[in-house]
Amino acid sequence: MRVFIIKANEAHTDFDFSLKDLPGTSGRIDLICRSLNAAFHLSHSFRKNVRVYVTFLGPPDPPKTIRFEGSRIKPKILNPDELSTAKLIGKALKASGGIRGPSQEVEVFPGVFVSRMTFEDVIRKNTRFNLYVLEEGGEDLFSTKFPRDNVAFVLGDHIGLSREDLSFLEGFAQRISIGPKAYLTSHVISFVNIYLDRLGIP
Ligand SMILES: C[S@@+](CC[C@H](N)C(=O)[O-])C[C@H]1O[C@@H](n2cnc3c(N)ncnc32)[C@H](O)[C@@H]1O
Repeated sequence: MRVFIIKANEAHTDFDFSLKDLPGTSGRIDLICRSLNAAFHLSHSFRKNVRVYVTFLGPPDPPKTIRFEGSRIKPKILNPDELSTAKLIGKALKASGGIRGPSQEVEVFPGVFVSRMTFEDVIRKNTRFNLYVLEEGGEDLFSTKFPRDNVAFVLGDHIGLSREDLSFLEGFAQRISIGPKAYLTSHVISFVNIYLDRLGIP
């Protein structure tokens, strides 16, 4: 099982954005769509061993977290095309109206769960996994000894993880880097997925 946890600092928390201008109106939900694509899609196949958490922290009603569960998602509802994924996210955010406490999670589509979890809640929920923070300047991924299973990776969006996030994560996770530059979140996920494939880690 591979887990990716993404902190979406400005991503909107209701379906109040335009599908015609996702980058300009949604707080960069386009980036989240590309990241989901990188996490789940293979050529003519779907990664059922992947789980993705995205915590949406933008207006009008933060926080909201969507969990995408590869083992339950019908590949037909999560297409490689960004617009249909953005629509799915929008509908999931809309369906979260009645949810109150962070422990309540509602399955709005098969394998798509919405809750009020904060980024910190998501991290705490995943401490039984081997947690890694993907961050430029971390230890070299190629020198990291990964366990055979249950790895979870934390990533930022276009803004990145704050100093406070990194110090919160310090006690739970090892900071690792895939290379010397700041790469796009979706590219980092693709890189990690392919690297784990090469290592034979499920
Ligand atoms: C576009 S980058 C964030 C850039 C942001 N301006 C910053 O300085 O943090 C998006 C995310 O991809 C991941 N990332 C980018 N470059 C990386 C690298 N060289 N190694 C590991 N993760 C990286 C980090 O999780 C980062 O928060």
